[in-house]
Amino acid sequence: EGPVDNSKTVADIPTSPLPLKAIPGFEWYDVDIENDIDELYQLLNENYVEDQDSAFRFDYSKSFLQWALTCPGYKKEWFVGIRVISSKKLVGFISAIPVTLQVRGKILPSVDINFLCVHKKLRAKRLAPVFIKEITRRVNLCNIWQALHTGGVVLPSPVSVCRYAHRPLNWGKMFDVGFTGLPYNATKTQMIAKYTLSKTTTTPGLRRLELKDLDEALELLNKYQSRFKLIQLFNKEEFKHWFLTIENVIYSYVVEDPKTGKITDFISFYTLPFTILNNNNYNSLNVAYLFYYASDSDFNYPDRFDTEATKVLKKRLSQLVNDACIIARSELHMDVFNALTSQDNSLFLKDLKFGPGDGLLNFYLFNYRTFPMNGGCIADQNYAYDEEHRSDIGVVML
Ligand SMILES: Cc1c(C(=O)c2nccn2C)oc2cccc(OCCCNCc3cccnc3)c12
Repeated sequence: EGPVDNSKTVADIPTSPLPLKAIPGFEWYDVDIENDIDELYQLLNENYVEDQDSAFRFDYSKSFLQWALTCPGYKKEWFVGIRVISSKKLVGFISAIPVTLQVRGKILPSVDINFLCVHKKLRAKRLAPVFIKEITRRVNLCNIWQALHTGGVVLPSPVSVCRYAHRPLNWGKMFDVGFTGLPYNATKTQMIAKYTLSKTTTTPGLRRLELKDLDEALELLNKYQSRFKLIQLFNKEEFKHWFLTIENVIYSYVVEDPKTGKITDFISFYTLPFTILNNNNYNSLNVAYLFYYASDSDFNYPDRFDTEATKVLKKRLSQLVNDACIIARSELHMDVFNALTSQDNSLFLKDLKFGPGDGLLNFYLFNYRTFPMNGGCIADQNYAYDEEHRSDIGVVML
């Protein structure tokens, strides 16, 4: 395990951008997240990732993009665009943000690469490799040599593969927009009844994360995360940025034990709608994605796979995530709650009625060779949830 290429230093890295000779009439352009947010929003809204049937396209909002990109330590030169020289129209983008990863205990200053997007009219001009080379150059110039990326696309040797899972909150709308079908042995009424949730949460002491909770919640998260082999380490500033609630972007909750006043659990989810591309009744699907969570319920057991430890964690996480689904549905009017088979999710996905999706998310670590890690699903059992081994992946990407 370790870096693939450890030979380079900053002095070896070119100080000027690669020439765009492949496409005359275009220039590199550092996207200014403050002033160019409308253009960046429009580029992604019209040209970013769609599902394989081109029925849905991600609709990252402006406030989501500002949250996702301007984290503590972000660098303007890591927001790389390509635009038309004459019209100044933005036609491509890629981003890097600084993260501190820990891979099987080894601390790795890295970046998350995200939002690689080339305008539909410039596809097949081989711009993706040009963007990846350029962002790599700019990151290497800052003496960072590893990167984390996730995506549906298959590249050489993923660290791990996780499966998509979906918990319908508004089954009727998901059926109407064609995201889910009607099983042969059920009626629409039965399906709607199956996914109906109570209006109120059940965990005593569950409330929004507040400024006063930051130290305690961060300590709980870092302790819980230490069980995974691939994690992101958060300092207090980063924790505050990533988890303090921003309406229509990120929502975080803590469980304050009514008796002791201690924070015993933490859970967060982000909201990221899909544009529905070909439906007469709806133009947006409201989606909540499970983000980071933590629970101290199995801290007293030395082995997390101990039967008793597994039982108490399964019970606590099931209640916590079910409460998140209740909030997402009744307070935020989300249509579906998405999760991966990462973290300890395979403990609750089945019981909470998260159906397996037909998407897989590959995790890639660039310039770092590591043994493959459990992704919480069993590849040769059609990626069924792996309740026994769960996953080694503690990092959650947007
Ligand atoms: C995407 C996504 C979807 C869907 O495609 C989807 N849900 C409802 C309707 N649809 C079509 O379902 C998921 C379940 C868990 C995690 C997920 O994504 C995890 C984070 C994904 N990062 C964004 C990304 C970027 C590029 C390629 N793939 C994913 C997803």
